[in-house]
Amino acid sequence: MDKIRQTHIIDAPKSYMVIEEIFPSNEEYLPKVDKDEMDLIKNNKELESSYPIIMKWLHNPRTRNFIIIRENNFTLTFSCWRQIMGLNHLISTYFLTIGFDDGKNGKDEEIQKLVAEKRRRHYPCHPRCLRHPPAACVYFNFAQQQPPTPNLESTSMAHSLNFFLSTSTSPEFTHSCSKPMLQNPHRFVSLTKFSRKSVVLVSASADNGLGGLGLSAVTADYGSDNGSTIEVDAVTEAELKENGFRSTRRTKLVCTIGPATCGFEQLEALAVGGMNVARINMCHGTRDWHKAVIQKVRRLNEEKGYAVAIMMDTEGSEIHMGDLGGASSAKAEDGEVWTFSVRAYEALRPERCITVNYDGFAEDVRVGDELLVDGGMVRFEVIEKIGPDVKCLCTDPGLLLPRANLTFWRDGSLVRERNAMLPTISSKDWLDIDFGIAQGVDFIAVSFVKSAEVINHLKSYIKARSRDGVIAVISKIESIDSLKNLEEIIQASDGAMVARGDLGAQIPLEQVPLAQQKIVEVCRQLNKPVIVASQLLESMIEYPTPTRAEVADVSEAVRQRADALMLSGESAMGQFPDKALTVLRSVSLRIEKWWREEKRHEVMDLPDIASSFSDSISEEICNSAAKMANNLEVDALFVYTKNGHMASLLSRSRPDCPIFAFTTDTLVRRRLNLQWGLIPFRLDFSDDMETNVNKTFSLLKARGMIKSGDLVIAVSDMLQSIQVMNVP
Ligand SMILES: Nc1ncnc2c1ncn2[C@@H]1O[C@H](COP(=O)(O)OP(=O)(O)O)[C@@H](O)[C@H]1O
Ligand SMILES: C=C(OP(=O)(O)O)C(=O)O
Repeated sequence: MDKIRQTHIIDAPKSYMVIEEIFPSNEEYLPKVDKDEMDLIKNNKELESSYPIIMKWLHNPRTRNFIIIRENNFTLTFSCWRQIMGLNHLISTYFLTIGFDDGKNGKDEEIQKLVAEKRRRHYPCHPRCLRHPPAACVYFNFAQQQPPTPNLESTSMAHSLNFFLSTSTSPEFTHSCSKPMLQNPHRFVSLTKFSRKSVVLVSASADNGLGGLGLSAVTADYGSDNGSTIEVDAVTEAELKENGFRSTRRTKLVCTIGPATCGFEQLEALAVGGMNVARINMCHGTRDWHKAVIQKVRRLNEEKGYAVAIMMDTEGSEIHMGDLGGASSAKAEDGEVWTFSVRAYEALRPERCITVNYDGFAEDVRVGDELLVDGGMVRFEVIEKIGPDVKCLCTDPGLLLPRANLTFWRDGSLVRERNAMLPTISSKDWLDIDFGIAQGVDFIAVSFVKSAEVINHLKSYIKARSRDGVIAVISKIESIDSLKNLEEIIQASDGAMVARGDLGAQIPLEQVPLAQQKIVEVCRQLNKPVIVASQLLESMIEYPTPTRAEVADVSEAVRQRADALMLSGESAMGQFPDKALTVLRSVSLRIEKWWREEKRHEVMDLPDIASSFSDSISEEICNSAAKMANNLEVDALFVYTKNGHMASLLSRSRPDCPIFAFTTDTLVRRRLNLQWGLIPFRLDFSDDMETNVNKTFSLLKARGMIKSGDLVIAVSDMLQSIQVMNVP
């Protein structure tokens, strides 16, 4: 398959610019620039008149690079790696910097110094560049009039990162932190006028020691499918075909599987309705029951092409009631006396008697304490203790559900005595975790996490035992302790759940929304997926339509841009699981659409989270790719990801367009299914991005999921590259 490459300049600014080119010492990479040409450029007032010369340089067959310059206040700084398409001898470290200079304040020299400093600081670290240190620096000054002047910090930042893309709107424009330009949407605006017809490839690399960003124009004959396949679920495929990229839902949906939904057809109905993750709660049912559900979900995935992930939720050390002898609920009336007992009843339990799973219960409570079922759905007052039995008077009547959560309160405060010392992961939980590992579940959600320590411990346990060590650990934030240690817990985990049910039993209800907001924010900042759970559509357990307040609650979670929403009883034992899922789906779609139509942009500052230079480059690439996607109004972001990291970084930026995440690994595909905006595909691909992109285009086109003219940006974690292109 022969690729035709062209190099061209897309747009002509009326601009006065400094173009700075630095080449490796290897002469063969230097375009031939003679003095006359240089003089001609320097003397030209309008950059357009210099284009023929720039074009000539860029037509150097070894260069094939491409400059986009827009508006007279647009600064674009980047490094072009000549071999951007996957060849590993990336010694062609030609890079090009375009910056501004007002031509009169003597910045030239200072910039030259910074360039030299950069070389000194960065190139020696690059094994390949050690062999080919850049030696030549050609500096052209187009600036003779009054363009904006970037300060030297920004220039220096650009140089040190090899990655810099901005528009400057103000002559006073100053920067002191490391990468402000990419974070300010206003400075990026002029890129939105970027021609949609153009095809631009941008690539950067850090793993190979060549951190940088290059732009190159390519028109390509993408050829035909090489015979391999792409796996995506039928629902996404149909959505893409019928409604296009914009219609895909970004917020993911988790359904708790229970008696109402454990059959194959019921599970399939949920998958068709948009279930991304099936949650099994080890608090209920037997391991055999859960195993059967897991097997059905796996079958569904295999036979129907879904990527429904399995989340196993541990019971944890919460204090809860036992089941109700098979009854689905029991009504406690005002003034009735009920017995809460730690006895294990062999035979029939007496009437109005509830078992409690915590042995220390009768010792911990005192007469006068208040006993809350499910955070206050039903209230009792402790009136008498008789050995293992605690007699309680019902003060707030309501429905008792099997295994409902119990908390006890004294003088208005939650009692946290021996009950607070219970281990986060009980011995039963460890057995369940072994079961989960053996079954190859995708996520383990840990109940009542108190500290990061337990998560670290669990993660090493999983790593040592699971075949591929990739079960993601989700911390349920549902206690005062978990709120206290929120950041360290989330940092240690692979994601979090705002478990509002139990959380609302530990903190005043009016604080739950704020806690939710905070947890969602922290997760986003630390790049961990977050699930908002419990009582989203509680009334739909019994009724076919939600309350207005429930719809508003769902909307709020979508507006907060949580990764996922979760159904509990609504799907586990409710009468309308499919309808509840439909409500989540349609509210999510509507709010997401509103967000885009209103052109709302995040105000959230996303802090640097990378722990290495290579990770920083990935982060920069993803942040910029997402911004570019918004500004260029592209149709989709494509990410080629082996372990999912770059896909999640893109998701973290919550771009306007959907993110197609291509991965070779089925497990990664399922795991990505929990994250906001990601549409995970399984696809075999190589390290050669050009081949990957071509292959994806032809496969997706053949399936009718994309069409000629769609504009996409592709990034990759193998080469840490970005490409912007129209589907041919
Ligand atoms: N595997 C199961 N078997 C029976 N009932 C279940 C199962 N999973 C969930 N349920 C029912 O659905 C309700 C809501 O599920 P969930 O939110 O996971 O539980 P809980 O809030 O009780 O911890 C449960 O209280 C229980 O009645
Ligand atoms: C999701 C929750 O946990 P569980 O269903 O295990 O009580 C919750 O408490 O909100």
